[in-house]
Amino acid sequence: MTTEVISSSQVKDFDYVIVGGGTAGCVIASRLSEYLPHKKILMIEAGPSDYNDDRVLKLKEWLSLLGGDLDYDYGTTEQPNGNSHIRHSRAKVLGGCSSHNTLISFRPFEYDCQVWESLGCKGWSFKTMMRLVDNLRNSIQPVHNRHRNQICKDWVKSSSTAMNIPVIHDFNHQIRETGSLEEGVGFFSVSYNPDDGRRSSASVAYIHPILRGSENRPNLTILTGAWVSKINSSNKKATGVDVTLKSGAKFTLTPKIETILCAGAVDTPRLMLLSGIGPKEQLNSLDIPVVHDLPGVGENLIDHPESIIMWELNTAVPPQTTMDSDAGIFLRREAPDAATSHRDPATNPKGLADGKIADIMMHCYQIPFCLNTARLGYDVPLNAFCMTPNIPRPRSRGRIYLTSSDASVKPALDFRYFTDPEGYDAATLVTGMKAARKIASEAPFSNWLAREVAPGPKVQTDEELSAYARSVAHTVYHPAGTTKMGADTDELAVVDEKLKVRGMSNLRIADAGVFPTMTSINPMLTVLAVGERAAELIAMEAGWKGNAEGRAML
Ligand SMILES: Cc1cc2nc3c(=O)[nH]c(=O)nc-3n(C[C@H](O)[C@H](O)[C@H](O)COP(=O)(O)OP(=O)(O)OC[C@H]3O[C@@H](n4cnc5c(N)ncnc54)[C@H](O)[C@@H]3O)c2cc1C
Repeated sequence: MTTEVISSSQVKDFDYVIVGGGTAGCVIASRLSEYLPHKKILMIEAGPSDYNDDRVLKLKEWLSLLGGDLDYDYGTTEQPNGNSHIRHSRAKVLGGCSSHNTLISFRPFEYDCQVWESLGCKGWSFKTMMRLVDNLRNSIQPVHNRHRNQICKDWVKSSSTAMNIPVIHDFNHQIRETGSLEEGVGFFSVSYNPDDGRRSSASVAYIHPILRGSENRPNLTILTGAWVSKINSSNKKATGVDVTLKSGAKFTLTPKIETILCAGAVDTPRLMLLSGIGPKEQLNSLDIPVVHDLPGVGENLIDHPESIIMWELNTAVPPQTTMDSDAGIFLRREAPDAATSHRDPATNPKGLADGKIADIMMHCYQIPFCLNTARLGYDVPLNAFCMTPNIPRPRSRGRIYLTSSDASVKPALDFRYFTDPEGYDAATLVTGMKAARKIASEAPFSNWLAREVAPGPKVQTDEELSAYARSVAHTVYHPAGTTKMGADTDELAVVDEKLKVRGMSNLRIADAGVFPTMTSINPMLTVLAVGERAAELIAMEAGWKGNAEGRAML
């Protein structure tokens, strides 16, 4: 069972305290309590439990969660080159964003792992990542036949013909076998139960078996509705956290071994900054006492920005679907190995070769996804189909920072979308928009379309397409990188390759914030793998020797 109460007699009871019962947090809580049955683990989640909560568990209802009471709903600062109106959903519920998202599931590319290793993340090889993903407990498979509707099937067929690319029947199989995806189109793999359409989120896969009693973990306590407001420390050693329960009661918890921050790429740096761990200039300017000057906290904010092109349909969309975005396409814009001539200390210091791996991705949406187009005056058709080109390896980087020492004030999220000097990010969207139009002119998909609604046929030149694409730009909801992992020599690295906060003891981070660079694909499986690896690293330090499957062969 989860609980909303603890008593003062428990404050020194736990060996490990996990802050945030989200995507990575649930994996760590489940695995640590399995690997270390004699250690006591506490996971603290700000939101409620998702157990038996169909609002959350029914995957198809994901859109209704955005902006609701289970969403932190962060804004963005003014984006001079992009869209300043983007809302960033972040889930406040057990399972975190995996209880909120579309559960599209991709293994990371080998190239992504090579870049991470080249940035000093020793031990994060493709081989290790594949082993970790192989061990995930989520139920992941390509969209089931019964959820494939005719418009999506026709879209896949027309994409293949128009772009002269293969149909891929299992994206993850291809990544596992070849290390990446080049050009191709197909139905996504999704973490869900095709029989009832319910999520296979981090909480469903890792925590629900414990909650329903099919796995016994007397050493795990899950505290929900509880907000962690401060990381305490003494002489650069983290001593625990301050927490406020749903009842308003406040406690200071002091774990015997360590604190693991899993509050996500926005809330982990927010909590660190409020606790005096971060760039000293920012802390001084807000009169927050500096506990540890760590310049990288909140820096390196990365995301997958996307744009949208929308058509009105001449008939209703057939009802079969997992969550209204069932298929996608991968394309290559740049010449083979173009990355070798783009040596960038932050994204590819060694100029590693990227071969012909995809550098444009598009989701399709079988609904009018018109949050941003409607604001600009485009109409909202009843029956619509959208393609949303995004940038797999974006070059613009932003930052998260506090504007007040008042903990209730949300941090500023400045993504600096489309600010990379070469204009790589904007150019990627333009190529994606043109590809989308090419696909739309190809039968059988073209037979479904009545007219292009946004941007509409008048928008034609690259300049016009770029201006439109950036003005309606949205997010694929993948913020990451704000407490990045990296080498000793990188002064912006916040954690080392064992996920330990630099210059402090007894404090680790395991969530999307540790990504040094963005994965080329949707990040959830990589975040789950970060959780698996964190659990192994922590348990091995406590004497765990791994298990029969060689899970901990590091
Ligand atoms: C709408 C949406 C759609 C997405 N779709 C996909 C997709 O289809 N495929 C994909 O790969 N990725 C997708 N993503 C991204 C993916 O879900 C995230 O990258 C990933 O889940 C992040 O995991 P995390 O562990 O870093 O953080 P989270 O899962 O966000 O976990 C953080 C947890 O910490 C808790 N918390 C925060 N602060 C505190 C505090 N101070 N005290 C206590 N608890 C706290 C939060 O309530 C939350 O539960 C999507 C995201 C969203 C929002």
